[in-house]
Amino acid sequence: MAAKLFIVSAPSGAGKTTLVKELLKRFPDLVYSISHTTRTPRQGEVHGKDYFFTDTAQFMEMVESGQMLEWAQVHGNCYGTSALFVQERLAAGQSVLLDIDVQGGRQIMDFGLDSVSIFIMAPSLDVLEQRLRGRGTDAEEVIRMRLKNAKYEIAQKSFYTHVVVNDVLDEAVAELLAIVEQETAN
Ligand SMILES: Nc1ncnc2c1ncn2[C@@H]1O[C@H](COP(=O)(O)OP(=O)(O)OP(=O)(O)O)[C@@H](O)[C@H]1O
Ligand SMILES: Nc1nc2c(ncn2[C@@H]2O[C@H](COP(=O)(O)O)[C@@H](O)[C@H]2O)c(=O)[nH]1
Repeated sequence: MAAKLFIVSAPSGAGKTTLVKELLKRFPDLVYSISHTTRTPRQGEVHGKDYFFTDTAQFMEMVESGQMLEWAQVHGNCYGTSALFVQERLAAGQSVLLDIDVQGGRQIMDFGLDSVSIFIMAPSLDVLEQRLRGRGTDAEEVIRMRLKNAKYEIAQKSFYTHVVVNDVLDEAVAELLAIVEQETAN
């Protein structure tokens, strides 16, 4: 099996986290890269499992000392991927999944790193809004900012190798799994 670096991006609320969790259950050999973020934890989020929650000074120290493979400011907070974590897993022959925004995705593509990129879409902007509101985790101004940013993010989808529309959850999971199985098979 070939070790691959997967980039999964989506506008906020498209269902990327939900899909990735289901994918990891079905393809446990895939290693999820836990990002660092300056965002405050949502209810139920666990440090070291969902994210490494950090303050801005610690985050910028990691950036300035070259520890981030990529990083970006997203919806008003900083998010970044540990270079060491990704390099060690790939060197050990494991495939790694990065759940990152389009700016980080473009950085990795622009470095020329070999990767498979997947963009997740909601069926429409109305459904995206319903999902963000239905999740009930974000304040009104946060939802508005995420919906505003969604238009720019969706405009970046042509840079991605695969586009998956997350309408019926089971079908989208199956599509994602098929991509990962096919890409790691050779
Ligand atoms: N196919 C689907 N049909 C209906 N609801 C869905 C579907 N996929 C996800 N959801 C719901 O939509 C909401 C947003 O999903 P999720 O949190 O996975 O989005 P996300 O893309 O990871 O967002 P963010 O980037 O903000 O973390 C959740 O309440 C989730 O349960
Ligand atoms: N460029 C990066 N983007 C990241 C990283 N980890 C997560 N993200 C993206 O941020 C937004 C918002 O996430 P949320 O958990 O606050 O809803 C989403 O698009 C994530 O994919 C990262 O390391 N680098």
